[in-house]
Amino acid sequence: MMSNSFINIRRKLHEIPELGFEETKTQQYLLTYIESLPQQYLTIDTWKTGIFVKVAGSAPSKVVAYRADIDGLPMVEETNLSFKSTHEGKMHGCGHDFHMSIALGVLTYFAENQPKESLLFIFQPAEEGPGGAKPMLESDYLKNNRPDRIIALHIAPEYPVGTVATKEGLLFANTSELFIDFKGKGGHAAYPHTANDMVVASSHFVTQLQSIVARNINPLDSAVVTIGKISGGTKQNIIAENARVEGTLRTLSMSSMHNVKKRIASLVKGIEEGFDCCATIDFGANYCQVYNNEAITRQFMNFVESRKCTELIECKEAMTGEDFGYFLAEIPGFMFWLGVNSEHGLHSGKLNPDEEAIPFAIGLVVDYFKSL
Ligand SMILES: CC(=O)N[C@@H](CCC[C@H](N)C(=O)O)C(=O)O
Repeated sequence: MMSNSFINIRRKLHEIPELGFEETKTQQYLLTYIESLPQQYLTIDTWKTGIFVKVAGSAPSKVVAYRADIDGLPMVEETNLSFKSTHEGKMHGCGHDFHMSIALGVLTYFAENQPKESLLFIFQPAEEGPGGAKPMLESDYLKNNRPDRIIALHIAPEYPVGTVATKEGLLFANTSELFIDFKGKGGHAAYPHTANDMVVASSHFVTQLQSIVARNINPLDSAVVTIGKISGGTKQNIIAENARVEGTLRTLSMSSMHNVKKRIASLVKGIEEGFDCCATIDFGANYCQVYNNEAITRQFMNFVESRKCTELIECKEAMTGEDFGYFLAEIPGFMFWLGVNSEHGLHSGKLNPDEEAIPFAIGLVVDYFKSL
């Protein structure tokens, strides 16, 4: 198994990012590679744009699953890499190209060297939205082939290559998307008294929103409300009839998530009243927290600590979200951060992870599976 080949695979995948449930080229690329492996122990199935690959163990006492997400983000790549995205306005800006190539590396090893335990590789679509984990869990395949354990990793730009960061219990937050459409009455810029300006209404709303975390959430129970996109109007001298606000909510507890949503509904009502307009709220895709099984995570952390040239960081929980939380709510396991040492972070157009993390992670996961 040549470590360079998985770096090359990552580069190929990096060139063709696709959005959630549109990952047809990615699925085909993955399938072509998987079908080129020795097939003796493998069973391959597809689900929408995702893939399941079962590796039959030699003396299995359980099935251990490894999940890699496969979708990209709707963002412009700003690197000068020779293998930068060829899909305009789309980028693997969250490292799923790394996640896939590492999964293929581990799968390749076990296709060539039969594992003791049976393994299930899950290539999951739509992690960035609208969420592939939940419907995948409800698929006939996973209803009939429930793994006993499940693990996954996520790249971490802030940590050096050779480090693994995780913790027992809560690792990632609960999330909810947020989309609000404001509708009023447009008009001529010079006659504001004849119109209801949705640029002004939505701007007031975004400002008021900031009071939720500051004034309605217990400071010891973290929450985040981020508006990532705001759009509205048609021209600089036309009063806007429509405006749309798009964001995401993050909380460590579900009670805070309910509280944040309730406060948003009240503030929107106030805007409707105050600006004589109509608004609709859509909370989009909601992900449950990533909660690592304590005993299995501790065992993995001990394994990492015992491994040469690998540093374990016991990290704090993060306000990132991951629909892998749905898998962990039903199947015991854990997620961990993999250090990739990038100056620019996740969801940055300049994200440039160190590819040396790929062979490192393949070796780490192979050794961990062999230790089970
Ligand atoms: C690890 C990571 O960056 N995950 C994403 C998950 C997105 C969840 C959902 N689409 C949302 O925007 O709320 C993240 O943004 O944390």
